[in-house]
Amino acid sequence: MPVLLLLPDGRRLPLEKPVVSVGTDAACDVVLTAAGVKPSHALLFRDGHDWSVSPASKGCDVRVRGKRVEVASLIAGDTFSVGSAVLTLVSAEEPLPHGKNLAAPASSGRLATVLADFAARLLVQRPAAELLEVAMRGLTETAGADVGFLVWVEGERRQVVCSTGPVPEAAVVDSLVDRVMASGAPVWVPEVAADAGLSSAPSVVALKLTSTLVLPLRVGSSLAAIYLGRRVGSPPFSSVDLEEAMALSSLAALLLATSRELTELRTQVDSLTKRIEAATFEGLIGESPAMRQLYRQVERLGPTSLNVLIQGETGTGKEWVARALHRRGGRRGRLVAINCAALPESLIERELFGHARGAFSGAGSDRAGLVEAADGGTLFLDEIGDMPLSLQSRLLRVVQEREVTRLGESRARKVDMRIVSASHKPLQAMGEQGTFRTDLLFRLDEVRVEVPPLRERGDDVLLIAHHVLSQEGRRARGFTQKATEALRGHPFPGNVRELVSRVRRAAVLASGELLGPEDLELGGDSAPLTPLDEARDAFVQRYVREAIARSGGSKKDAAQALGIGLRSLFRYLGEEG
Ligand SMILES: Nc1ncnc2c1ncn2[C@@H]1O[C@H](COP(=O)(O)OP(=O)(O)OP(=O)(O)O)[C@@H](O)[C@H]1O
Repeated sequence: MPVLLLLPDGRRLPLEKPVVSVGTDAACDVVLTAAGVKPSHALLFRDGHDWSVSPASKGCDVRVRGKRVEVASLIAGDTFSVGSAVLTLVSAEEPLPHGKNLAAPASSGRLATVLADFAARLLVQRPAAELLEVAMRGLTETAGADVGFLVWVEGERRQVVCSTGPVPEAAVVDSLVDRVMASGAPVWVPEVAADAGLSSAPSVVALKLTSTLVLPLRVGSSLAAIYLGRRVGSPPFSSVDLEEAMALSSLAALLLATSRELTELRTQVDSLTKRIEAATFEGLIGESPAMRQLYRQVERLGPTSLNVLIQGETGTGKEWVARALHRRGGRRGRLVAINCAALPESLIERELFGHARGAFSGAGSDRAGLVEAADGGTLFLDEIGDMPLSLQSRLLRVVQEREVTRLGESRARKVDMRIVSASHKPLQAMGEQGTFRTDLLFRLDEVRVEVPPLRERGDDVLLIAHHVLSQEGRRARGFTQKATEALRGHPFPGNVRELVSRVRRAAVLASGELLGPEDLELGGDSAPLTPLDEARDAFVQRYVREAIARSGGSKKDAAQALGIGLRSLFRYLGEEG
């Protein structure tokens, strides 16, 4: 395809030789005097039907689409820079403009001002439709066009999405638009009258045009055409107009692509927000079968007075389950919680059972303990597995007799409460080993609730991650595809607590709108490779856990679905059968 080279001073040079040299030296084919241009700076060469550009020697700065290149192919419409000079390759299929009608050459200062103004106008607009409207108006004004419209193409369908005035149907199905859509390159017709074929083009006739510029606008994988036209009384479009309009349409395309990404992100966030709403139960988030089963259990057990033992790995949300049980219980009293692992033995005793004045040094007054405070409500004993044996017998009395005696008193006080306890420790085994009282366990464990580890909850990890991110209210509002995959694949030994802190930390430290795996400190290419055996075991374990989750928590059904025995399933899980 014959092409022309547009120079910053408005000159248009046909590229006729197979190799064209560019530089400040008078011996070059294209002599350029601009900052940063060397005597022999760049070479343009024909490769079959295509053109490529490369630096003439090492150290010569040649950029295409802003990126420094060693060699890059060009198509009509491409802009590239040689030092500080910006050049454009355009199709020479259109008739050459008549020099007398050319507008004044563009100065880089004017282009910079136009670009800055245009960008400023676009940046305040967010929704894509408004952005297009503003882009079209800005382009039409800047190019001094009498007519401006944008044709959006989707398959066979063409639609004028914004225009500066009425656009007849004939203009939309026009051959000029066809040409831009087919080549992706701009079409510049300085003087319509000079081309018999074009002067009868439907758009030219319908809009009474004397000069046209039709530019491609790429947004993602979509291509649209920007149609600019001038009528009698206006000068023909010049190469400078073409150069400026191309720069503006590239900028508009970039902003549109960003706006589109943001819209997609917003849609993703909206749909996740709806999913999160539907998947929230008493502050717990999750829609996996394992969590749904847990919700049903809490709903059923809440209104009863049975003592509940909550078991689950650390950070799975046992405390939240206890609170949910209390709220669903409708008891008049409050939930009183004590963490048995956080306090030394003497303090737990005082805290739980209260004391009389003078019971120990520093006991200046009578004080009710947490057991009394929970009267009429729920007593939540977190980390019950860490309660010292000596206190377990005192607790047994409370649980069994429903009465409490303050330290330093002999009078027992009646209490009425429900006891919910939680532990990540194997209380049954501890009972057998004598480190936990089996009679107490028997009383506390009237009914058991198992909170599943996060790795058995499928996509709940994504819902919780999004929820935490939205609560942080920072710039980051979503996750990249890679981050989503990393979240899905991570085993989360610290469960929901680990997930929450990873997302919070990333939200505070990251600067973009989307968090990547590196922000979450998950995997990444720099992570060392795991030995094959370990990787295989981890995969098998994850797969088995997923099968259990998909079987609604039933290990038996999961074993059946996987075609293995129950004993093998336990072995793969690393548990005793
Ligand atoms: N399903 C859930 N949805 C949203 N957040 C959750 C969920 N489960 C737990 N969390 C959050 O995870 C964190 C840990 O929860 P929690 O303290 O209840 O875990 P735990 O099992 O009691 O831990 P530990 O055994 O260490 O005491 C909390 O910040 C809680 O808000």
